[in-house]
Amino acid sequence: MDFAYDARTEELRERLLAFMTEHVYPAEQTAEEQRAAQDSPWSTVPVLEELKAEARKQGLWNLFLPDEEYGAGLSNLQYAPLAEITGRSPQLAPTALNCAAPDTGNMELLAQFGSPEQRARWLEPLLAGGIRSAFAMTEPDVASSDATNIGTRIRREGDAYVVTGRKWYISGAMHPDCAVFIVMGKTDPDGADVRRQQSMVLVPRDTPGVEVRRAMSVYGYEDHYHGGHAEVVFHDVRVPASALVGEEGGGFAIAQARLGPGRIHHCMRLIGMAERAIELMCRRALDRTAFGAPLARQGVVREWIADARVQVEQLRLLVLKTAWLMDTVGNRGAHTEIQAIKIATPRAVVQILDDAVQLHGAAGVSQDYPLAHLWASARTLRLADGPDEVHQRSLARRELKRHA
Ligand SMILES: Cc1cc2nc3c(=O)[nH]c(=O)nc-3n(C[C@H](O)[C@H](O)[C@H](O)COP(=O)(O)OP(=O)(O)OC[C@H]3O[C@@H](n4cnc5c(N)ncnc54)[C@H](O)[C@@H]3O)c2cc1C
Repeated sequence: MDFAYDARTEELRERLLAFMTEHVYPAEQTAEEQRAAQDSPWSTVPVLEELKAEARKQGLWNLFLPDEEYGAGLSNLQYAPLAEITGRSPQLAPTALNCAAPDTGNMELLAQFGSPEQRARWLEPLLAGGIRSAFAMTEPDVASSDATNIGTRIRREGDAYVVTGRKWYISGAMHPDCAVFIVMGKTDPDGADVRRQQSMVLVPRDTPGVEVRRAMSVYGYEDHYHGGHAEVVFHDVRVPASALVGEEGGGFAIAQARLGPGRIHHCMRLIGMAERAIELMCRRALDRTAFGAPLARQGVVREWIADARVQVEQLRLLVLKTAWLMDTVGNRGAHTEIQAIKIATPRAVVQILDDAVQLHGAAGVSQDYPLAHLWASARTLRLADGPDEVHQRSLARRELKRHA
């Protein structure tokens, strides 16, 4: 077993680390100031557009996309360590590199399942970073972690589909550049096979009947840089039949395929967040003195730091193994590991961030440090892309089968 990154990954890591130091970290404060000075919190901040231009110039662009024709052609194993680095500044870095969710999953989906016409209209501008997109599956009225519950209807009427339903927590939908929704709904609600009832259609945001109703908050944060998480209502929205992605009844399978690489990206970014938290913890522990000694001398502080390091090393190995399995035996072969990283990583990183907040005292929950916002983001990943319990259920079912 070789634990070293290959030469291409190493080279990209070095360039990306330099980009973070020279451009991204210094832009964090500027971005906040620019956003505060704007009329709408959803407007794009100029410094982020500058970061995008610089990343593109440096060839640090679309690194997530394994497709050689459209993306950088990196394997999951090669991209994973780069996603980790972007996680150190999750508000800016993923977008700066055109590697932010939900666009990454949507681009993968279009590259894999889109028709040539759909790819020309939506994938190409997404790859160029000119537009954003959203993926609309979750509904407030049903337990949406079970996709068979989805209530949105997609009815065929002549050469059109008519979409009717209400979605929420649709990431990116508040972004002024969000031009298209990939909407999951039922084309065959009474079909015998509950996994063939769903389909996906592409709905341009400016189609009559699309209502982006409100921004949902996440522990009070609205995630302005990422276009927030919106409630979106589709009032009998009519799109041409050519807006169907893949085939009728294929929505469930496409949704499954979309989530695999995204989970690696989320987990590696979480590990990047944890690394940043450890760095902040160590600096704070060395800098501050209480009751006659630096905090770094306190046993409990050392325990937090040591536990964090142990967790991060374990998690990184597990996520990299999962990425390697996805590259070598595919999503299905990596099923157990994909579930495992999605269960283990957010939980552990939430704890690390919580300890880091504690060590910082009031500063930890304040807007002057990134820790509170990082904590809120990490905590939501115990829900988003499927709650822990659903992954545990599915992993345990497979494990039990092996021994039945
Ligand atoms: C920040 C954020 C961003 C999101 N972005 C998007 C997006 O872009 N697009 C989108 O479509 N959705 C998005 N979501 C929604 C997310 O995917 C759903 O919240 C998630 O799938 C859970 O669905 P639900 O909220 O309907 O919870 P429910 O399905 O109602 O589940 C609630 C709880 O029930 C329990 N539960 C459910 N099933 C089981 C089970 N089998 N065994 C044991 N317990 C169970 C779990 O504890 C679970 O947390 C986002 C959510 C958040 C918080």
